[in-house]
Amino acid sequence: MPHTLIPTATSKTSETREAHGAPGSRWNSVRAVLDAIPDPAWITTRNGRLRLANRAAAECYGYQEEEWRNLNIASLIGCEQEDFSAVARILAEEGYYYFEAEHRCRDGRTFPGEARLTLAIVQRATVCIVIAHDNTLLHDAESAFRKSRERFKKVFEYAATGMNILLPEGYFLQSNQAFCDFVGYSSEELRGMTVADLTHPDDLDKTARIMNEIRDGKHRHINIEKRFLNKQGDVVWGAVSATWIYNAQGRPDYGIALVQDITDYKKNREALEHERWFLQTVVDGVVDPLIVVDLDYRILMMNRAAGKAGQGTPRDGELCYRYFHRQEAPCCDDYHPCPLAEVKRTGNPVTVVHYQAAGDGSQRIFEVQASPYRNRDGELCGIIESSRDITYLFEAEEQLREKETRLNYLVQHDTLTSLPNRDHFYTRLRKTMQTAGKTGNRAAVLLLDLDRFKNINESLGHDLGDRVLCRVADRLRRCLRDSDLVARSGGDEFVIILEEIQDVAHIDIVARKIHKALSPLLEIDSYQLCVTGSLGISVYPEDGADAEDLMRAADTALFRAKENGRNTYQFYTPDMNARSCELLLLESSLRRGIEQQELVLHYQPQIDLFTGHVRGMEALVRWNHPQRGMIPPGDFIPLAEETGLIVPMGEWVLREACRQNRRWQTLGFSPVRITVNISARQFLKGDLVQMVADVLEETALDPGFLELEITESMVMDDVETAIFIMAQLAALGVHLAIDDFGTGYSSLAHLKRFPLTTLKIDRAFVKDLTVNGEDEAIVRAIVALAHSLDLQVIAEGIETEEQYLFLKERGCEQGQGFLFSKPLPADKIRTFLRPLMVY
Ligand SMILES: Nc1nc2c(ncn2[C@@H]2O[C@@H]3COP(=O)(O)O[C@H]4[C@@H](O)[C@H](n5cnc6c(=O)[nH]c(N)nc65)O[C@@H]4COP(=O)(O)O[C@H]3[C@H]2O)c(=O)[nH]1
Repeated sequence: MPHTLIPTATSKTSETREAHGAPGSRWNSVRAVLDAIPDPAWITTRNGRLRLANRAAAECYGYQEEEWRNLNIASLIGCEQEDFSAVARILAEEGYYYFEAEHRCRDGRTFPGEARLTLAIVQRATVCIVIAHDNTLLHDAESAFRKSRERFKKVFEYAATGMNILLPEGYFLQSNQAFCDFVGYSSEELRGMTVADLTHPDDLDKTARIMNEIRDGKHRHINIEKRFLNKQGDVVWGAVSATWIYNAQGRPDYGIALVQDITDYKKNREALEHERWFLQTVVDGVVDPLIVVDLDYRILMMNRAAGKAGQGTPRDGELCYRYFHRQEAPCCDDYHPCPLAEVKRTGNPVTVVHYQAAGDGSQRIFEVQASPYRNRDGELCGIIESSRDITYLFEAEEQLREKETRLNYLVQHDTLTSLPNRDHFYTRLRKTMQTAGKTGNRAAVLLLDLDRFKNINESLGHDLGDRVLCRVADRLRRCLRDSDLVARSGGDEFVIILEEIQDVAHIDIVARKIHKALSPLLEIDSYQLCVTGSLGISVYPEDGADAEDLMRAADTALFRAKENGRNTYQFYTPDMNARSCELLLLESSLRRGIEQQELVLHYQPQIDLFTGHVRGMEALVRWNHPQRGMIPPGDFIPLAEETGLIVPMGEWVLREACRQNRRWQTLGFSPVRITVNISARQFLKGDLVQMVADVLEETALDPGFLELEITESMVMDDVETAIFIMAQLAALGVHLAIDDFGTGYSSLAHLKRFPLTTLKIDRAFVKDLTVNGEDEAIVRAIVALAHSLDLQVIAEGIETEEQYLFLKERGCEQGQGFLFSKPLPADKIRTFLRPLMVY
């Protein structure tokens, strides 16, 4: 680029002189200097007319060399001509002027520029040196800076987050509106305050420590959540994020602290935490383990009990099967059905049972209940699962089952013999009959009653009686097949069911087998006992359509078997039924008769055959039946014996007879002995002696005026027991007579041991006494025997004079019979008590 030299014009004015003072050769050195200046530079006259321009000016403003000379500097540097006059004046006074304006180029382009104008004397001429500078870059930078500042200011000012500039000592240098709003102080007020002034007392220590550490250069950045106290004294929470700017010495210069108002967030979080705490407390309060599991088996929540049941502290996202069962896969077998899978399958709450081995090796059983856990849209997200150890329930159930089984056994079995009991028997009998009904086969019921078992019980004691029953039960069990049922139906009664009988002869065989099994002597303690039994047999379907009918038939047959002389068996036949009915009716009516006091006593005098005096009265019971009239004892005594009614009835007879005798005595009649019949059942009943003693005491009758009649067979059945009882009765002072003597088989040896006073000759011998030589011989023998044993003899059934005389002649001291009197009611028999009759 060639040097630009402005051609000068010669002028006579001072200015022209000055300008003229810059001829080409003289100015060459000046021009060289100007060109060395990187900025545009000119030499002008004091009025601004251009004389010399450097290369930079030509490049910057775009003028050609010849164009400069017509230009005034004012038009280039943005200074109007008139203004430049003012500039020229200042220049003249000051010698220097600085000027910034819009510079204009030849092509009309403008740019911000500056111009430094300096008056100088060059080549003895006063000139103005103008150096311009393009400030475009500076202007741009300044403008950018200004804008950025502006923006920052706005950001600072309008930011929703609180912003502060802090000094390391904690003073607020500058705070934005958001922070002012947060703490309630104006930025002016804050300027004199420190961080500590705004900090909640509980957070003061922590804040002070952090500020110290910042000052010590330990933290450039901090992020904390803390409580502030606002101007109103309320607690507000702020999340503080501060960055510290360090100075050249490496010390914190100032800090920029952003404070986010998290009061609401904190409150929400606190509420949420409280809610969570509440929820956790509630679930922890559940004693059973409770967990929430998502669809991937991850545990979302659990209570304390579940924590105890699992393996230590669960990790985040812990899998339920791993935590609770130490498995690597979800539960799936019958011992561990998967509740989640079940809920997924059914979509409903489910209950499954888990079997688990406990630490001690025992097996525990858990009931697991799982409900679907759904989101707000109702989609399944997992399950809520609770489990309960129900081992104890199973154990209790097991125990209950065992108890029930035991109870069922007890309910169905006889405690003494362990044989099935009556209820069990009936249940089985009904089943048997049903089966027999279907198959067309027969079934049989065998009712076994032990003969005279009562004697054993009452004479040898109940303990021994029980042992006999057990041994009999054993024998029966052993002699019967497993398919047959043998039960104890009560007392000394056993009952046997035979099933599926194709041939009735088979029943016969079994009945014999039973008798055979019972026949060997039973050895118990020192006793050898002969136990026999009578069997009544009924057959299905012939003898009864239902169990009760069949039993009734067997019972009837048993009765007949006993009547037939015991130790035998009897099949039921239909004709037995009529008699059974009759007996049944009689029994209930007799029972009622005893209650209604329909029994009466008649008395028959017993006469001293030698003196004719009444020596005694025999009390004979009658039943004054409201419809049937006076019923003789022969028609109801056997039934009373069989049903046991004889016991209360006999007691009544004894009491009434004693009372009557005592009444006669108190009425002044000469005392006589009263004879009362004692039945076999009464005799063997354990309390006979006590009962007699009580009645005597009650009626105040002297025992010497009471005679008890027992039959020959009663004492001969069990001699030892009889002697024992008789001895006790005799000890009371009561007389004892053997009734119907001669009909049984009394041995002399036994008779000698009985504490008797009287033998009574049976009516049957008296009847034909005078015509039958055999009877005569018997009577004679009885009288002789009695006398040899020092016993009195009385003959009954004396109807004729011949009989009376005959007996008297044969030495029989006493007698009774129709010849003297029939049995009469008490009021009528009194006549016998007055004058003594002599024949
Ligand atoms: N043909 C005839 N009979 C005569 C004559 N003299 C008396 N008799 C009857 O002979 C029976 C005598 O009583 P028993 O041999 O002890 O025989 C009694 C006795 O074994 C029993 N009995 C009566 N009352 C009672 C009682 O209170 N308790 C008990 N256990 N048995 C009684 O009933 C049986 C029958 O009693 P009864 O019918 O009262 O019959 C009485 C009586 O009426 C006579 O000259 N000719």
